[in-house]
Amino acid sequence: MTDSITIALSKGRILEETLPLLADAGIELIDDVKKSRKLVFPTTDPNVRVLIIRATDVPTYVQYGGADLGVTGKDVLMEHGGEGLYEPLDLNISRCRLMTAGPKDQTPPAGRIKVATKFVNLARRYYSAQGRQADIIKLYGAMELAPILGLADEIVDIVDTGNTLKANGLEARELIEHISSRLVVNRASMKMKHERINPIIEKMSEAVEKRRL
Ligand SMILES: Nc1ncnc2c1ncn2[C@@H]1O[C@H](COP(=O)(O)OP(=O)(O)OP(=O)(O)O)[C@@H](O)[C@H]1O
Ligand SMILES: O=P(O)(O)OC[C@H]1O[C@H](OP(=O)(O)OP(=O)(O)O)[C@H](O)[C@@H]1O
Repeated sequence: MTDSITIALSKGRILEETLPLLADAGIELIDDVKKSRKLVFPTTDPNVRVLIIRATDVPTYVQYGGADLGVTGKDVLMEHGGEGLYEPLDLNISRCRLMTAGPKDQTPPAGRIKVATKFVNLARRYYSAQGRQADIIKLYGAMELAPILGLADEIVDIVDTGNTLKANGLEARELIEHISSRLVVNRASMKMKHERINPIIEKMSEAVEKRRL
């Protein structure tokens, strides 16, 4: 019997860059994702289906076996903690940086600092590793507003061109991590379905290498 495989993909910017890599691995979505309200998609491989969900939900679906494989950002994986997941491949897509940032030309306070972010676990670990005391404030978006309105001294967020920070009177301070999207695999699936999963990892890895050249 052939094992069927479920792959959880992040909707939004990661999806557009992931689909060509999957296509190189012989897996193409049959429906047009942009026109459909469906969440589960059949593919050209009758034994592979694809879920299209929020980037932040991908590690959870893969951890609990709702999906065997997933693609999401390293930032999301760091926030999740990576429990129950293998991370065999850096896809080298959706590259950006995870940084601290604050009001331009202002130094952060010497003592306890207020930090607004959606990455609360990651931020807690980062400030604690630096020996700095931080009150972490959870936001779900528009982190850049928090220092402007006095909610926080600093934010932890994604930076790419730096335009969003600049447009809001902020500047990047410290680099926490270089970010790209990763392929993750459920630990049990990796053992039980390795004959199906290994070739997918290998072909996607070749597709990533081809694009590096
Ligand atoms: N400006 C950017 N440039 C490049 N990559 C980015 C940028 N912003 C985010 N990313 C990467 O893409 C991932 C998904 O970002 P996207 O904006 O599509 O979703 P989101 O709105 O952050 O996620 P969710 O829908 O779960 O809240 C991020 O986790 C990060 O790894
Ligand atoms: O340095 P830049 O090139 O300006 O990119 C950084 C911005 O990109 C992301 O937001 P996104 O555009 O994904 O919007 P979102 O926060 O609503 O997801 C991130 O949250 C920053 O706000």
